Amino acid sequence: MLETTLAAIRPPDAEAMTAARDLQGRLTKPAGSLGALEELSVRLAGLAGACPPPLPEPAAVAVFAGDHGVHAQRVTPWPQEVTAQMVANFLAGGAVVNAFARQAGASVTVVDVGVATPLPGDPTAAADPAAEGPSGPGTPRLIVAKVRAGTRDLTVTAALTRDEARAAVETGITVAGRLVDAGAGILLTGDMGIGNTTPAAALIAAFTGVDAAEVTGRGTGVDDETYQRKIGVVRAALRRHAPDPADPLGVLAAVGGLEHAALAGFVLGAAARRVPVLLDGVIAVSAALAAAAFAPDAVAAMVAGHRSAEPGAGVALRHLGLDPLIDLGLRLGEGTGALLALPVVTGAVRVLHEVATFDSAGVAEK
Ligand SMILES: O=C(O)c1ccc[n+]([C@@H]2O[C@H](COP(=O)([O-])O)[C@@H](O)[C@H]2O)c1
Ligand SMILES: Cc1cc2nc[nH]c2cc1C
Repeated sequence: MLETTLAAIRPPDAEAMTAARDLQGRLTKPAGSLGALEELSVRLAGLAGACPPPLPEPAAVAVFAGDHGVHAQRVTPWPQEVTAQMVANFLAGGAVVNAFARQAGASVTVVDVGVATPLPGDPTAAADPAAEGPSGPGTPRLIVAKVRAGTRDLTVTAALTRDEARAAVETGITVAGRLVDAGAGILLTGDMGIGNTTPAAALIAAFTGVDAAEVTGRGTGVDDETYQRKIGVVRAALRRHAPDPADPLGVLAAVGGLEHAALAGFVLGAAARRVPVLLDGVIAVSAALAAAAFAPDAVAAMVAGHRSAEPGAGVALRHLGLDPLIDLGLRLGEGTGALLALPVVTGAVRVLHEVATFDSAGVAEK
């Protein structure tokens, strides 16, 4: 399934992009006055192969959750159980992602690809793995697709086998396909995983070649001693596994995480269906680097929602050639930054649908 998805990813439609650029020049506003929104509208026209492209509605956020063997190296101050507890919080509608999703009118789908501890109250009993598509904005849905109960410690051995990494990537592709089949016009990435900024930093270093110290951040907020240890852990993992950036499945297996691999698949699934995917923070952009290594044309489907405060996020976005829409110092994850950026994306497209041209409105040109 990964191979057929990669084969379906094609370059953007140049004709639709030219039409969008031309239309932008005829709308009743000074040329260029909508700044980055203009080029964004052109990119989305190219992705859809239509001018104007469809409004990116309804929006669906998928929060991929997993745990990390590297937690044993004390790279985060939070207990591992918080991953499962936050999944329960997402399902109860009590997390920031839920508040922002309700505001944006987006559905929330939580995907357990590798949570290590049982979910409190066993919501899996209520989960319907056969359920199709997103729920409404108010009622999050759980998909249980646990590849394994957390990764292995990447300082000791590969985090995942290639088969496990592939299974997680294919879960992400499947979830993207289901959400698009159910009508989603844009997909948003979300993640939850105590310790997951450590594999995110390792992935970014592996794919960009930038030094561990420049891509490793403080995650949920670690003290100086933990931060130095975390840089050492990322550096040791890269030295031990020497991941080859031309082999994205191998990189994800060696130093990634189950949610990172699933997110890479989610991005590929969106690109194959020619639906935009709005990237959240550092975990999402580390996964996006893997997606781009699988299929360089997948970048055409990516919109960078925001620049996470994690230093690796800026490094990854530069490597992808993406400018983030907002930069608010966010470092929460869950999909929160992507949700805040959603109205900007919708606005960029709405302009092409609704704004009059100089000709039609009888407004004189300069
Ligand atoms: O999205 C981001 O850029 C981001 C930056 C820092 C932390 N996080 C979230 O915090 C958790 C990982 O932090 P840590 O310190 O445990 O590695 C995980 O659940 C992420 O969703 C997310
Ligand atoms: C409370 C909490 C909420 C989160 N949401 C995403 N990552 C998180 C990490 C913690 C610790």
